[in-house]
Amino acid sequence: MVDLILVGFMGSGKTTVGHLLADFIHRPHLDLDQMIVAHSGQSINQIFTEHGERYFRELESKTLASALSEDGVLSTGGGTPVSLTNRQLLHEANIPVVYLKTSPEIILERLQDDHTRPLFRTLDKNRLIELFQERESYYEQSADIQVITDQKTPSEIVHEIKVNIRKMNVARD
Ligand SMILES: Nc1ncnc2c1ncn2[C@@H]1O[C@H](COP(=O)(O)OP(=O)(O)O)[C@@H](O)[C@H]1O
Ligand SMILES: O=C(O)C1=C[C@@H](OP(=O)(O)O)[C@@H](O)[C@H](O)C1
Ligand SMILES: [Mg+2]
Repeated sequence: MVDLILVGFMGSGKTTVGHLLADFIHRPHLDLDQMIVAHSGQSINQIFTEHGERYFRELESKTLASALSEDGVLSTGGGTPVSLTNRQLLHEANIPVVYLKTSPEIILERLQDDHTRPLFRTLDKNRLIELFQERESYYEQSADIQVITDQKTPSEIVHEIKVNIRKMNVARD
């Protein structure tokens, strides 16, 4: 079963932190985008260009449903919790969900030279802030824990997640 799920906006560090955390706790790392690429044989850019965003979202939902029964730490894509179906899947899985919260200014810095995120390339700063605000409540609704990532290294974030999960488990006992 999946141990932990990471959600957050593009560039919040879900892939980076998920990989590091999985290594740290000796579990596999599952990255939804990487699973979609592996299954489809196409890059995220190719899927968006050749089939459109709606088709990508269908693949994303199907891949999420199957990923939840695999073992490891699951990094979602930035758009995953936007769909109600996906939020229900996350909720019903009953697995701790961590929201990596990153401010739009930092996201712009981190992704300024990135060309692998088709949606990001279409956004100017104002539209990025709007999309961030549109999506923020979905991340918040889906998550049990929030970790602010601005000015923190991936290792510091992994440490903070571990401390929070431990507190959550103590509170449950
Ligand atoms: N805490 C961090 N501090 C600085 N750079 C980071 C941090 N987390 C991720 N990055 C960088 O930001 C970019 C996007 O990270 P990534 O893990 O792919 O984000 P996501 O999967 O949430 O879109 C990468 O270049 C990564 O190295
Ligand atoms: O926010 C989004 O809608 C998307 C985020 C991407 O994942 P990351 O959040 O890992 O960049 C990827 O799923 C796709 O480009 C769409
Ligand atoms: Mg990612």
